Amino acid sequence: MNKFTSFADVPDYKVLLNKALEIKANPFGYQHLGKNKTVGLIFFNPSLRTRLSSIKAAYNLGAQAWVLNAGADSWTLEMNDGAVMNGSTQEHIKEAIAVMSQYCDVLGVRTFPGLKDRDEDYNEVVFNKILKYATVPVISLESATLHPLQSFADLITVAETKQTERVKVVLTWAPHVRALPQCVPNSFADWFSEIDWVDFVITHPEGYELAERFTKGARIEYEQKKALEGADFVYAKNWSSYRDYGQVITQDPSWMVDTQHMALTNNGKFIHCLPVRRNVEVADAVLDSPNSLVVQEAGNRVFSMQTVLHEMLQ
Ligand SMILES: NCCC[C@H](NC(=O)CCC(=O)O)C(=O)O
Ligand SMILES: NC(=O)OP(=O)(O)O
Repeated sequence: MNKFTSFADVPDYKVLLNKALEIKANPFGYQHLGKNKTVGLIFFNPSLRTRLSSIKAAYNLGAQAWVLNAGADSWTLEMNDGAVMNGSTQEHIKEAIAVMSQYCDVLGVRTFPGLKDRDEDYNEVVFNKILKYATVPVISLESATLHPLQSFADLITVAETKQTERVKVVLTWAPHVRALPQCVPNSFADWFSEIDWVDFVITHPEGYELAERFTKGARIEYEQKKALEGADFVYAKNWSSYRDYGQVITQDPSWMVDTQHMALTNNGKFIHCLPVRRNVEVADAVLDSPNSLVVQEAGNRVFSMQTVLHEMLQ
């Protein structure tokens, strides 16, 4: 793999998943791979899990890691080709990414969507420039449309927790106070619609339909309670509208996942990528119940990143 930006970059998810489970069981087994190697991490947006789990993943492989907060502590970057840089931008992305490629063997980049111009976001204009100018393999740490390391960690979590051969996994929209990207649900759909042992259902209010290129024909059920019936895993996440791009259409609190919602499931496990707005997206009683896997899931972010780094460094 010389890039990891979506499910399509994975040659065989079963092989990758088995490798992740093996690495989780023996996290320091490949320390030779990272010897004299450096992982560069660039963040244009905030992060807790992605930043720290990526550093930990590099260390587990015997590699070094550096982090640049491009939004805060480097020069202000110009993204447009042909720009006359007589304004506030100080360095072009072209040099910046080429130079940073000199300082690492793998580059991870986080660039959230603007949520204003759908074409710009869904054409991954910024991330594609990074892919173009990088001279080392690139890992998405969440782009404008996808968050593949999260979905891979979610897959590890479901795979290691499931009690039956087949499982029902429900992705439910949940309310929020802000307009959030569609990256996490897009990516979850991109991955989980491809897993042959998963019965995958998406539920959301009208107007929150995700891009079909990621849902890939997955079952959509507009009645949340009906969707949750018999679920083995409930994945809650807010997102803003793709149709009315970046808009908040409703904040209907009845969509908040609480114990009544979970009572409809098959003693379902609860998952969420975090950070989560308690008692807005999900009730305390669900997050604090033994069926909540959110911390285990965040722990698996180390192994999704470590497995991808393993593939790139070997
Ligand atoms: N990386 C995981 C999620 C990141 C982002 N969440 C947020 O921005 C939440 C911020 C807030 O709660 O105000 C998202 O939904 O894509
Ligand atoms: N889930 C996730 O990506 O968290 P951070 O935004 O804190 O990295």
